[in-house]
Amino acid sequence: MTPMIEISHAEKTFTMHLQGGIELPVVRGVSFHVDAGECVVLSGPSGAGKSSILKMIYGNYRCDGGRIGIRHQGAVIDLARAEPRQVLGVRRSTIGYVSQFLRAVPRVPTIDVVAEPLIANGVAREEARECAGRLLRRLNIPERLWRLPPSTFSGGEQQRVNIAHGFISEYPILLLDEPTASLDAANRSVVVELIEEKKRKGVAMVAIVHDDEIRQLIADRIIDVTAFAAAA
Ligand SMILES: Nc1ncnc2c1ncn2[C@@H]1O[C@H](COP(=O)(O)OP(=O)(O)OP(=O)(O)O)[C@@H](O)[C@H]1O
Repeated sequence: MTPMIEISHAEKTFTMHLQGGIELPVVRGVSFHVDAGECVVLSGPSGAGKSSILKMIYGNYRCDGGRIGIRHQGAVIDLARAEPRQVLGVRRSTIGYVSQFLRAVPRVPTIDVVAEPLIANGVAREEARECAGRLLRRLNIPERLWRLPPSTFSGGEQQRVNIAHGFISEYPILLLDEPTASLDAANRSVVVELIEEKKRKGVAMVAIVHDDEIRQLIADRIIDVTAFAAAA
């Protein structure tokens, strides 16, 4: 079976143009794969390059070398060399990114913020809202808040709205950047359950999680990114 993600010898160096072109090599020789239904957790100390690798897989950071093979609509596309238009196509239907922070359009009610990815994929508004409501309920967002925009919500509430928004879609690949960072124990368990459900549906996931307990619960494999340290 072709992996959903297959990375080989990917590397990234940041060039600081405003600091006289100083080069900051971050990672080199990044090689791993992720199968359908598997969650791979990236570990390593702060600054080791975990977020950079996630952003390379999402096409935010362009690789300076190597290959990032993504299974997309029945074919494999190399995101390290893809055109911006192809990267957008992959984001539309194949890769979802759940970051720690909610970036919602101002004044849109929470229920619509969460329902939006389904509506964008052609699901009828009412059905999408029902699905959004089920997720918000599971994530313990009180129903009285659903009609309000999430901009004034607490950090943990916003993160849960963000998780609902990220998990509602049917993407075959999900990238999770600290999805449980500011959640209490009950809501962390809900996120663990949501990840388990995605695995059963064959979704391939790459996650960054600092909490050891959560990491042990969700990881099928742990990859220590210090192995990919790029010496200056
Ligand atoms: N856009 C950027 N421009 C310049 N340097 C960057 C950029 N993004 C990341 N870096 C540098 O790359 C290194 C790795 O950062 P990265 O955020 O990937 O680490 P991390 O392992 O995710 O850390 P943390 O656990 O603290 O989030 C750091 O030294 C950081 O300063």
